[in-house]
This record gives sequence, C-alpha cells and structure tokens, in this order.
Amino acid sequence: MIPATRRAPAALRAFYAVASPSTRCITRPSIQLRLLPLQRWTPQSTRTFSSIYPRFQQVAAEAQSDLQDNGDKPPEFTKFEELADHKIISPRVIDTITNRMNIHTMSEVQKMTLNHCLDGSDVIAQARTGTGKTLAFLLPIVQRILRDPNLERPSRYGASVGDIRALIISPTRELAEQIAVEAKKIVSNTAIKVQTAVGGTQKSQHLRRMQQEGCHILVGTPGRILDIISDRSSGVSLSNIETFVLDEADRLLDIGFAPAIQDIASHMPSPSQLSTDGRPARQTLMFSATVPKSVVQLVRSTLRPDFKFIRTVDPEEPQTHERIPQHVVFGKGLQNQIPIMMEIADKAIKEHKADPQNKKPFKAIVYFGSTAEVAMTFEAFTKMRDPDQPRSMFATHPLDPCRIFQMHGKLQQAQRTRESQGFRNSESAILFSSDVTARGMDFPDVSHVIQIGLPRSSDDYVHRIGRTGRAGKSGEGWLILNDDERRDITQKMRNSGINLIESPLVTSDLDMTKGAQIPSHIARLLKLVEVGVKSVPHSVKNATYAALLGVLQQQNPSRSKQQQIDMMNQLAKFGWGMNEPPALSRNLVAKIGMSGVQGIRYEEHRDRDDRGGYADRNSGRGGYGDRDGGRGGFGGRDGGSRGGFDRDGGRQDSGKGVFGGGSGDAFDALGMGGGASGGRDGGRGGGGRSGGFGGRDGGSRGGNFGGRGGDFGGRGGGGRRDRY
Ligand SMILES: Nc1ncnc2c1ncn2[C@@H]1O[C@H](COP(=O)(O)OP(=O)(O)OP(=O)(O)O)[C@@H](O)[C@H]1O
Repeated sequence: MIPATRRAPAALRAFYAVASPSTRCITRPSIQLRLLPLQRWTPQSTRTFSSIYPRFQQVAAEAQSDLQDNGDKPPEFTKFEELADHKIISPRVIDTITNRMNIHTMSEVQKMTLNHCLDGSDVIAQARTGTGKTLAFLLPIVQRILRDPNLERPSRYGASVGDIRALIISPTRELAEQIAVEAKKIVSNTAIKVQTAVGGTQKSQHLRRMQQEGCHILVGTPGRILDIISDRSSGVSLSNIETFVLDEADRLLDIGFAPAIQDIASHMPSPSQLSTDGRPARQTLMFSATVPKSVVQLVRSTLRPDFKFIRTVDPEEPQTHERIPQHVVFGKGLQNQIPIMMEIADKAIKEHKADPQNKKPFKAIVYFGSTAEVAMTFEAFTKMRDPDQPRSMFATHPLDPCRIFQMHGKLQQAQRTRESQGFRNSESAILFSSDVTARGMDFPDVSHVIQIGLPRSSDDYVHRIGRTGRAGKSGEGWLILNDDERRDITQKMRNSGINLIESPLVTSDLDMTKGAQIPSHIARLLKLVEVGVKSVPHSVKNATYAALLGVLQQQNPSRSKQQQIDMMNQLAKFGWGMNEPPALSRNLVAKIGMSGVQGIRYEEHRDRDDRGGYADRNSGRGGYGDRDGGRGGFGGRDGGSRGGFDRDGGRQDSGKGVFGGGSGDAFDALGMGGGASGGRDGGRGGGGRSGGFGGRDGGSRGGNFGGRGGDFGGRGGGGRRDRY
C-alpha cells in the first residue's frame, strides 16, 4: 500500500517546499500578522486557504503549474476534503473527519499550522479557545505516522509499546482523556493505536492494555507518563517519538510540571537529531489560547532555534470572542454571590422555557477559586428543596430540569469521570468547578460561564470563558465580584482587551444584612439558597471559611486583613446563617498572618454550646431570622420570636414577597430548624424559635465539627489555592 503522501508528488512537493525552512518562514509571525489583516474563522467561510495565508498562494501557484500539466485543479485548502483530494492528508482520515465528525471547513489555526507541523518544524501556536487546536495538532501527527504504509488500514495485529510515535501531554486527566477520544475518532479507520496514561487510575490496567494493543499515540498527564517510562519493566519506550505535543503549554509550565516534562523529553530523540529523510527526528508542538512572553522565553531552549510562533489572534485584539457578551456584577458582599448566581440561572431557565426555539437550555459552568467553595455550593444546590412543595424524596429539584454536578481535584477519579460525563450528556445543568475544567475541556453547548470571585489572571479568565462559545456557537460570561473589587478587575484585565459590561441585578444591590422589600421571585430564590445552605454540614462551611480566606488574601492583597475577616464573618452570618463565624486554630491564624485581627474566633474558645451546633448561645440571635417580625430580612438579631425567610409569616405586599417573617421559621416548617441551642434556648415550637441555623441537623453535625476541629485547623491548607 502506498501512503497518500507518496502518491501525490506534485501537490505535496509544493506543500513541503513552501513550508521548508529555506522559504520565508515566520519565526516572528506576530509582526507579519499585523501587516496581514486576519479574517476571523467562520465555519461557513468560503475563503480559500491561499487567500488567507499568502505562502499558500505560492503553493497554489507552484502546484497549479504542476497540476495543470495533469489537467487538474489548483489546491485551495479551505475544506478538509481538499486535503484528501490533493493527497496532503490520508483520505481515510479526512473521510472520518468530514463524514463521521461532520467537520468540513478548516479553522484558522488548522490552516495556519498544518504545513509547519507537517514539515517537522517546532511550533508554538496560539489561537482562541474552542477554535479546533486539538485537531490542528492531531492531523499532522496522524499523517506523519501514516507514512508507514502498514498502518493505513485497520489491522487486528497489535503494535508494540516500544514504537510510540507521538506523545501528547496535557495538564489534566480529563483533558488527556478528551484528546484521546478525539484522536481515536480520527484514526478509527486506520491501524493507529491511541492509549492514555493518566493519574488517578490503575497504572497496571493501562499498562496491560498498552502492552496488549500496542501504542502509536500516547496521551497523558506528566506524572503518570514519567511513572510509566521510568519503569523499565513496562517496555514502554519513547525513542521513536516523532512528535511531542504540550497542550495548554503555558499551564503545564505554570503549575510546575517543567522538571517532569524535561525528564520525559530526555527519553526522546533530541531536537537536533535527524531522521533518515534529513528532517528532524522529533518535533515539538505547543498549543494554547494564551502564550505569555515568559513561556516563550522558558521553552526557547527546548525548541529548535528556527521554531515557528504562530498566532491567529493579533496581540492587539481581545483574546476572547466578541460574540460572547461578558458581564460583570458587583455585589454588596460575599453573601450576595450565590444569590446573584441563582438569579442568573433562574432567568436563563425561565427564558428557555418561554422561548425554547430561540433561547438555549441553561447549561453553565460556575468557577470558584477553591475546591472548598465548589464542594459547599454543590452540596447546597443538591440539597435545595422548594419549601412550598411537600417534602418528598420524589419532589423535583427547584431548578428542574437543570441538573447539578461538581468537579474538583479532591474527588476520586471515578467520580470525576461520572460528573464530567453527566454534565457532558445533560441538556441543562450546572457544573460547579475548580479550575480543573478551565482549560481545553470541550463540553457541548455550554450557554453560560459564571466566575465567582476575582480570577487569578486575565489568562485564567480567558480560558474559563472559553468553555462557552466554542466552534462558532453563542454563549455568555458572567463575573461575580464584590463592590470593592472594581479597581482590581480593571487592573487585571488592563492589557487583555476584554470588555466587561457592568450588569447589576436585583440580588447584587440587595443589602443582605438588612431587611428589604423585594420582588417575590427574588424572595423565593433567596429562600431556596437559604434552604440549600442550611443543609450543608458545618464541617463543610468551616473548611470553606478557611479556604475562602486564603483565596481572598491571594486574589486581593490590597484589602486589609480586618476587612477580609469582616467580609468573611458577614458571609458566615448572612450568607450561611451561622450565629458565629467558624473557629480557626491559632496555628492557622498565625500562618495566614492574621493574629490579632478582630472578629476571629479561635478553636480553643469553643465550649459545649458551640460543639452542640451552630445555634446561638444567646437565644435571640438566630442567623437569617428576621430583625423585627414584620420586615423580612436576614439577621434575626434579637428575638426568639423571629423566624427567618418566611414569606407567609412576614408582611406581604401585593406582588412583593418579603423574606423573613414574624412567627414562622422556614426551616422549621421544613423540619430543618430548631437545633441544639434552638432547643435549649426556646424550643422549636412556634414563636419561641430562635430562627437560627442551628437546626436539628446542626446539633449532630455541630458535634461532628467539634470532633473534626483539629483536623480542620491542622489542614491549614484549606486556605491554599486549589491546584486541581
Ligand atoms: N474546523 C472545525 N470546524 C468546526 N468545528 C471544529 C473544527 N475543528 C474542531 N472543531 C470542534 O470544535 C470544538 C473545539 O475544539 P477544540 O477542543 O480542539 O478547541 P481548542 O482550540 O483546543 O480549545 P481550548 O483552547 O479551549 O483548548 C470541538 O468540539 C471540535 O470537534
């Protein structure tokens, strides 16, 4: 069998000729690109490859003269089909892409990198999120492997694990799996074998499969790859690697994988080594939506000096898609953030119900700065029940049909896979997530990306936003911040060209520390949040308190420590319904430099009442209660008689609900109120309730928390930023 590339000397010679280092090459393409106005990728584009990329005009001209002799058409590389027609990529592969994957038009990054990748150059490629970078590096890899004619047709015979030709490294397991899925699709009609090697799974299982089936393309995370290749008995060898890909290269280097990557690279042919056809034996490709200058400097030494840096986005242009409206909402306090998110979700769900033809189902990823926040919000949302509905295990979730998922690094791998699959397959869902899904993940039809708290950098913001609006689709972004973060966000986004639209909502302007008259639908949302948060175990709230404190310190160091504690304590009281802030160990407080700050509660000071639950010692101070009976409000400062969040018990204006109420406690009504000190301080009956968040559950869970106090304090890392 003659491989496709050998059957087409004219087109391919021209293709390679133009891409060879002896012709004009763009080691500084950003400068060239500024001179050449780039057109944006639209899948329907009728532009030709040659019109977009001037060097292809040369290919076209040369190839035309060759091909005219044969009475053939000149190549115009816009469509994938054309790559097969002109024998640049195997027709078997193109057939899969066009017929099975239904992808026909090449994206900008695919057009601009293909020739360089095919000629063996080292390439750094930067292109917007969701524009097909995965296919851009997979195609040349597969085509290179298919120079071996034995691999062109599916075969029952296994390959060797000593004959891996391409290694793709990604920063997360899910992304590695996703890349492998796409690679397997592309090679499904060939004999090429794709395998994965990711952490959190059984190494022996993967290894056995690799040994049985063989492997040409290995996709994995750095740690596991290193683990496998360091194990001499595995038989896995990287000595035949032709292509080494670092997907999300900047992230890989940013989170400290550089030494592991260096180590892995030392098992491959060196960049200076040549293969028998005179081309470099191994090429390195680095792809990302963000490539900071510092990363280029860092990788310079690992690439060949004539590497190509290809950017499909002019550095002067915004890194995000203009078609994604990006809103910012400033809330009055941290306690407003979940209600704001709820308001966004509720509005979008209702809009879709009212106009399913034109409004997409609500499918959102909500990003937080720490794992603890993800876990707590997930818990609150899964437990959320509509207080107006009878309690039943079959009661629908208030956001039905929207499903709830979570994703972060502290979940077991099996659960990560389940959550990710569940979200992928849902039409309407919320995925509460740490940054583990922020890069590369291609969940279909994400309508909203909601970011809570300041992102670490504009690059992080860009990748998170990139989970929506992929492959030409629509979507919207929301950034939920605190009122005092206006300057910080302006500074962070300064040179990114990102245009945030300030979009206040009812819940953002609400002073949750005071009573308020609010529309009934908002009162209902607050009540739902309330009910959900109420059911979160105190141990989870405690962990979140410490974690969020760490995030606040990292993300906004300009705030004083006193301000940070004040904000957190307001959140604990008015957002989480706690009568006292969670206690911190002295050790942790010292570690985070907060000794002496007013308002910190120390673990040593906890007494029996605390351990019994988070209800209030002074009977009157039930969090989330009503301040003065008639007026709805969070707070419940002073009366056993004041319940919280009860629309029915409170005053009702026509069309306006009021949260808080004179006599009822919404949680009690749901069988969730009362509690250790609630019981102690006035019982659970009627007006005697403290209205606090103590709760019957709280009593037992409080004990739980007490028991775990040392653990929590000892962890101390709760405050550390989540590294997946
Ligand atoms: N030429 C194309 N036309 C239409 N869709 C495409 C094309 N190439 C790839 N896709 C699809 O677009 C989606 C996004 O692709 P991909 O995940 O590779 O984006 P990316 O650029 O790597 O994004 P990120 O920066 O987030 O990693 C995928 O579903 C992919 O199948």
